Amino acid sequence: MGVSGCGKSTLGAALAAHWRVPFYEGDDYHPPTNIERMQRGQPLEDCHRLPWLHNLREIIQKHLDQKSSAVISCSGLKRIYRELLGRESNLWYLWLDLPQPLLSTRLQNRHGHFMPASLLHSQLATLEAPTPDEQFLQLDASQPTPLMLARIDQLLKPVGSPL
Ligand SMILES: Nc1ncnc2c1ncn2[C@@H]1O[C@H](COP(=O)(O)OP(=O)(O)OP(=O)(O)O)[C@@H](O)[C@H]1O
Ligand SMILES: O=C(O)[C@H](O)[C@@H](O)[C@H](O)[C@H](O)CO
Repeated sequence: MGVSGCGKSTLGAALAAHWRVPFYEGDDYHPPTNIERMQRGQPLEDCHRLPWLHNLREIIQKHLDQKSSAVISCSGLKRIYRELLGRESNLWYLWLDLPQPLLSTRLQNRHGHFMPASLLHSQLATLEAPTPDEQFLQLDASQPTPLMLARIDQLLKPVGSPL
């Protein structure tokens, strides 16, 4: 979880490969109208995010039912969104925390992505940081991916893994 540009897709794909579990890129589960809206530079509102979060909850439910692990990238900006996604004891939120100047630089340097850098302000305004009653790990997203993987490995391992 985290705002646009914090590195969810990059870390998510790397973690899933490291753990040899499926990776679900959250952006692939948006209704097309959501992508078009963001492309136009309009932030999503709750009503736009709800069907998207519902799609992602279905994936989470499938893995909970199967007792199998997966990595999913999703901004999860508000507490209510994370409640919709789930609060199960074996569901962890990895919050990629990065200061605004670094986020801006990353978004400006990223090419070929539908999300315009102009939406960063609304992303940061919408973000509700996880609180201690939520099950999350805060990561310093300025770190190189391997360092974050090592930090995650200290705390978590995929279901059924000998790691
Ligand atoms: N740990 C890192 N160190 C340096 N650059 C990174 C790191 N992680 C990601 N990046 C770069 O930052 C940019 C944003 O990363 P990424 O697309 O993974 O973010 P995101 O959170 O998935 O964004 P969005 O929510 O908009 O899809 C990319 O250009 C990526 O290469
Ligand atoms: O507003 C949001 O909740 C997020 O921006 C997501 O909808 C996007 O999918 C992502 O951050 C862009 O890749």
